Order: sequence, then C-alpha cells, then structure tokens
Amino acid sequence: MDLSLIPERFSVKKILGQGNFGVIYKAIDKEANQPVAIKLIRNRNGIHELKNEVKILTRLQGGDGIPTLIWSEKNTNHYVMELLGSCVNDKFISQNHIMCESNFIIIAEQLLQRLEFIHSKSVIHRDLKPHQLVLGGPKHKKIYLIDYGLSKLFESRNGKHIPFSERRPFAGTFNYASLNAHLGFQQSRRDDLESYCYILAYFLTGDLPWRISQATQNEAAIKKMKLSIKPHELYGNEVSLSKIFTYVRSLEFEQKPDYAYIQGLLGEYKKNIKNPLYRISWNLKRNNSVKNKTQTNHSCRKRHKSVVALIGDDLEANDMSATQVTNKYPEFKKRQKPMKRKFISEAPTADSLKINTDISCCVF
Ligand SMILES: Nc1ncnc2c1ncn2[C@@H]1O[C@H](COP(=O)(O)OP(=O)(O)OP(=O)(O)O)[C@@H](O)[C@H]1O
Repeated sequence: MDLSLIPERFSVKKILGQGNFGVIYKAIDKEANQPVAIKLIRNRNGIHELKNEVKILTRLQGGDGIPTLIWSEKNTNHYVMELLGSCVNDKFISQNHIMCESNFIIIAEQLLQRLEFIHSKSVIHRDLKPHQLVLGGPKHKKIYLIDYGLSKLFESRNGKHIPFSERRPFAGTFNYASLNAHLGFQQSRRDDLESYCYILAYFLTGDLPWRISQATQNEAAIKKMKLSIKPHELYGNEVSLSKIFTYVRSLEFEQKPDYAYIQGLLGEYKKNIKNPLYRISWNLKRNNSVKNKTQTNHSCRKRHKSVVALIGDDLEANDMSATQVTNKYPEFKKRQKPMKRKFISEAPTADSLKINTDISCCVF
C-alpha cells in the first residue's frame, strides 16, 4: 500500500479493516492528539469511488451515526475520518451468528434512522450489508453506517428525482442487493430498503436463503431466488417483519418510503421481546439470547431447535460462554460456521464472486 501521500500530521499505527476497495488504518492525529481512521484505496481503480465517497460524506456530515470526516484533499488516495469501533458483522460472527432480540431491534431501528437521514439528504447508499454497520459513539453503543463509495444522489437540488432506466451496470453486493439491482434497474430509495430487509433476515436467522447452499453462490441463482422469495422464507412467523418486506417490495421507483410505517412494524415486533435492553450489549448470558431465539417459531431455526434448546439450558444453568457452548455442541458449531470474507486486490472476477458474494461490485 502506498502510504507516502499521508500527511506528516498523521502517524499510521495498524490495519483496522480491509474491503474490496480500501484498507482502513488506525492512526494518530498529532495536531489534535487523538486517534483517527484513514481509508486508503488499494490501487488507482478505486480513485473514482474514493472521490465519490468524500463528496457524499461531506454532504452527510452532522448526521447521527455518520462518521465525521476529519481530513481530505483532492487527487489523493486516502481520507481521514473519526475512529470507530468493531464491525457489527464481526461481532455477530464471533457470537456464532446469534443476535439477541434486543440487539436486533436496536440495530433495526438505528439502521432505519440512518437510511431516513441519508435519503433526506438525497443520497442512496446502494451497498448496504452487515459489514457496513460499525459500532461507535459513547461506549460504542451506536450504529454507524459507513462506506459511501457506491452511493449516489437520487434527486437534484430542486428535488427532481433521477429518471428510471434499465440495463444499468450492477452496483452493490449480490447477497444484499435488491431484486431491481439484479435486474439492471436504476436504483432508488426502495432498493436501500430492500437491502435493509435482507440484513434484518440475516441477523434474525443467522443466514439468508441464498447463502445457505454453496450451490447457489452466484448471481444468477441469487437473482432467481429473489424473484420468487416469499416473506416467510426470510422471517418465518415474524409477521411484522414480513409486512415490512412486502411493503418495501411494493414501493414505486420514485416513491418516498413511509419510514414511520416501517418503524411502527418494528414496534410491533418489539412488543413481543421480553425485557428488552435499551442499549446494545454483546453479553449473551445477560440477554438470554439463545433462549430467546428458541422461543421464536422461525423456519430456519426450527431445524436446529433441539440443539439450540439444549444450548439455551446450558447457558442458563452453567453460565457457559459462547465458545464453551460451541465446543460442547459440534453440530451447532458446524451450522454456525463463520462466513469467510475474501479480500481481493483487483476487481472481482466471475470466479471470485462465486466464492464470496459479499464483495461490492460496481462499474462506474
Ligand atoms: N472509521 C472507521 N473506524 C474503524 N474501523 C473502520 C472504519 N471504517 C471502516 N472500518 C473497518 O474497515 C472495514 C472496511 O471498510 P470499508 O467498508 O469502508 O472498506 P471498502 O474497501 O470500501 O469495503 P467494500 O469491500 O465493502 O467496498 C469495515 O468493515 C470496518 O470493519
């Protein structure tokens, strides 16, 4: 990586995270005497995306859960932003793809607020996925939405919506992209919300219908499944979540989503949570999360119901950690195998996309 253009003011310490386009470093801002994060693109191919990201981030500054931009300059290969904490997806994977219902609803509500905010600034994200949710703020209890490299303005300054068009190059990540994005339609607010629905299904069940089978790890198969997917296949008996998906799928291209309606449906889901917490907590025992999961009659969970129930009992009776649980129940461990994230330095090839469909993809 070419770190030579980073100003003296910043002293680079270590790599925090990597994506398809960039590497994120932790650094110290010597002037402000505070830690920061630097996003550096891997090669010149990413320069357009970096420029776009800085433009969009500038527009979104001040929004809740939006990383603060600290330093940027034209024609350079990096920018500096506020240092955030762990990626929510990494936490989720480290907890064996289990999320307690309190965390689930907090994340669902906060992500909806982030989307409403960015849409109010005429921005669509176009690459929503669990990796783009990072913890930050006081005690790292808030969800930040990151990575605006593929984002786009959907309306002009005077509020005129971009026109609908077809045969658009794909922008996004196959597993979480909307059906319209697969079909090559111009994206709009509704497509961010469809990706939102897939993120919710992933956090709720630990997977997505098209992720479960290795055989379906390619775009054509994912698109085919999304063409015929029914809400219950994503959310089981969670009626309120199914209603969100049905509503989102019914939105017109230019239609402003009714965020309050979606929030209301999340509220219905929330009513059924016993002892909800008001801040994110990754303490499995305290949240009684595995047991909560067994209480929800969901098709994806049903198949593993007996082993999950045993684990729930163990967690309660023996105060076991998640690692102890997975060691004791290899069947569970096998199911909860963490997804591998493959980092590539070049634009993704068809083959690499077949291996890992969580790679962002866009032709500018
Ligand atoms: N401000 C930050 N503070 C701490 N960690 C961060 C920050 N920004 C990003 N990260 C970490 O770096 C990872 C990669 O960041 P990002 O998604 O911006 O890279 P990318 O190359 O654009 O990824 P993609 O492959 O999705 O395009 C994130 O998942 C997160 O874990």
